[in-house]
Amino acid sequence: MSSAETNIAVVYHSGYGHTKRMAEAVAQGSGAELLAIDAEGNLSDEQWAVLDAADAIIFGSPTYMGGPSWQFKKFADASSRAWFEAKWQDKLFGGFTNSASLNGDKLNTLQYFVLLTGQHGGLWVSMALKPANTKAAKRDDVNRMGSYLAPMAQSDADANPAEMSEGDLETARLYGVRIAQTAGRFIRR
Ligand SMILES: Cc1cc2nc3c(=O)[nH]c(=O)nc-3n(C[C@H](O)[C@H](O)[C@H](O)COP(=O)(O)O)c2cc1C
Repeated sequence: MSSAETNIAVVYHSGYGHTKRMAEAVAQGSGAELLAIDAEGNLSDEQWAVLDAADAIIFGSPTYMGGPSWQFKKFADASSRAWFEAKWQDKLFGGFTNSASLNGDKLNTLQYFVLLTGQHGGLWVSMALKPANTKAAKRDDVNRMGSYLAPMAQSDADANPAEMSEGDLETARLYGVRIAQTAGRFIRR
């Protein structure tokens, strides 16, 4: 439960803890409940119920081989149960991803999240943060990855989660704030 007015859920998979840090930053900004997809690609019945009751759902996955992890895709396929009954229609949606390379085909993962949103009849929330792309830009700047759809993080392949860019994590936190603010404007009880 994010606040008295809106329920926001972050549902994510993270194989090695980097995407988990992004999920925590998004939750910090949005007040969302964190739902971790397990190593087998599963959620509990209680976690599915949280998603069904949410006003906004935020998807998170590392980019593996140019797309979401198989665990996230298993979750997405299982969301067909909600699709059959249009349970997620008209909810707000967002997402985020993390990978080792600067590009690393992260955009494909975010675009998959947008498609999944469309399949459920949901409304995607973009990022609305200007890119840090001048000569003065630094690793810890907000939106150094220059994404518009949603947050991207870049974590060096030999770095542990504690070494992630603070700018990437702040980008994720600010996106969480935006989703909470958007939910406050769009969700009417
Ligand atoms: C199976 C696999 C595939 C990967 N594919 C990509 C990729 O396509 N692009 C990329 O930049 N990094 C790729 N990586 C690196 C991960 O995205 C990176 O290590 C990321 O920080 C892992 O996030 P996690 O700790 O949340 O699992 C891959 C890693 C694995 C294990």
